[in-house]
Amino acid sequence: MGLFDIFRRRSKESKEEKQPEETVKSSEQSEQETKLESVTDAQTTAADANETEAENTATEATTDSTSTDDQSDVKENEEAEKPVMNDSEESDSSFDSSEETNESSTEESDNSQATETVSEGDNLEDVSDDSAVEDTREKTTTRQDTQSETIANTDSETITNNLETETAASQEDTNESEESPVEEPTSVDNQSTEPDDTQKFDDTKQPTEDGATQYEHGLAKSRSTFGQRLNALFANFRSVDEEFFERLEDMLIESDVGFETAMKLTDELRDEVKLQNAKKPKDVQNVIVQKMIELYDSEGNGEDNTLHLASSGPTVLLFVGVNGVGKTTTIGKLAKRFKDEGKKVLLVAADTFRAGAIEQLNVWAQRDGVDIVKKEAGSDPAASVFDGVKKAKAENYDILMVDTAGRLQNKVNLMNELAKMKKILTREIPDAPHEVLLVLDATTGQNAMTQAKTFKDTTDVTGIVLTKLDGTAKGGIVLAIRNELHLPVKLVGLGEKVTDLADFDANNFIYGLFKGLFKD
Ligand SMILES: Nc1nc2c(ncn2[C@@H]2O[C@H](COP(=O)(O)OP(=O)(O)OP(=O)(O)O)[C@@H](O)[C@H]2O)c(=O)[nH]1
Repeated sequence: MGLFDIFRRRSKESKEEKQPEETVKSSEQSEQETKLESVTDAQTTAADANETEAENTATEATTDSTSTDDQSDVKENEEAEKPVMNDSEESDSSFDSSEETNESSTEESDNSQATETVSEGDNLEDVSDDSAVEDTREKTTTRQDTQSETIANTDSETITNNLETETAASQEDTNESEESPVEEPTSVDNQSTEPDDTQKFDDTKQPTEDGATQYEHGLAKSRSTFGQRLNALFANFRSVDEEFFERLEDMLIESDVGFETAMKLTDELRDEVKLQNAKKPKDVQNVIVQKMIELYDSEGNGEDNTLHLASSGPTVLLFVGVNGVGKTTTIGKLAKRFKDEGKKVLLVAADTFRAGAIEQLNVWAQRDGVDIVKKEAGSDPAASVFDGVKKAKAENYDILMVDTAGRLQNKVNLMNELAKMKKILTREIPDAPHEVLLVLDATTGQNAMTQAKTFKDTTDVTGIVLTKLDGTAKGGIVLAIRNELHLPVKLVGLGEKVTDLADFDANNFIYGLFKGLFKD
């Protein structure tokens, strides 16, 4: 049975079972129906403009929210459900607006925070628009060349040389340099004690939704926007002509399915509409929904969306991604899930570039009641990883999750840093890390795609965590990730609460995205 058949069966079942409730719940659908009848050309144009504006504002707000105090105001009401590190975000933003120079990067192996000096513009994390990304990438490329040269000429203590010139003969030296951090003061907090009451989750507020309902809620914004756009489209066009398909193509691109997918889908729809001789808006709409579902189905064929866990010993999950995308929150949510499954969980705060990041992970560890390995800000992240993996092995942890820094100051540094962490992990646990999960913020659309390409070039990403799907109208980004990146989406963030993280499930995703849009 294909995804489309499953979708139809589910839609029917849900209608039959929950008829009264559905009537109340799907106000958005009736709103869409009303729009279908009443939207005039002018209204549609205005609605589109408002919508775009609202989306832009939302995207901007999301981008800004990770580094401004406004975030704390917006989220005050959610204190009981998730940790918010307002104080630290402030310090983060001031730090992130600056960058390390090439000189400082070559001195990283000294683990000396004090050697870092700053200059503008060579990281991607503060990028909030495509042009900025392009600009930054250009700079990054230039810097990368310079960086490679500089690093190549630096003494044997540099990270690059450690990684590239390491031979069996120098293994001992390298071990020494990597193990030396152990002597640094390390705080390994066993959080067996209960965290204070103010930091406890309010479990009564956690939803008891099954997977489908969770997706249905999380994707409400994407669904309703797509539905509204479809309705507006049908209100504007009395006949299904070439202009209709062009507008449909624009609409799909606006939904972030990716340019190629939008073209492909529209081409297929042209043929299908002819084939089925669909003329009435209702029939055409069904063909559109059906085609989209089929596309999700076929693109996902053979995709391994599962999280790979070690068959024995600790499973190591490494989280990468730029600042503010939701790495720490995802780790916090996942830690709770693993803990509830009876697993022994250890977190490693390897984002040592800012104190706020360490503290934020610490708060999650306390709330989840799991352990954490953390060092002071500015220390070598690899040292925290080393302590973490040693501890995980020695004390039989099931899961080790590593929160890395989101700084993408330049590819060489990032690559070296991640490579160093991976080498330390592999030395202790040969098949670690079991997953390198790239966290992407769905609300940033094409920026997320750009970041993904950079990370993919830099390290062996094994899967994507797509966060903040609840905050975007562009759920189509899942298709773009599949088509353009060929990476499986493994987890999705559907809200800010601890339970708002789901394994990616194509059935549930499609149901959440298109429910109510198929007309009987
Ligand atoms: N609505 C929504 N918000 C989310 C989701 N995941 C994370 N967030 C929010 O996104 C913001 C940033 O999340 P963080 O976990 O701090 O992001 P990060 O990647 O660790 O950022 P740094 O620590 O700065 O590197 C926080 O306010 C989170 O509550 C999600 O799935 N939905």
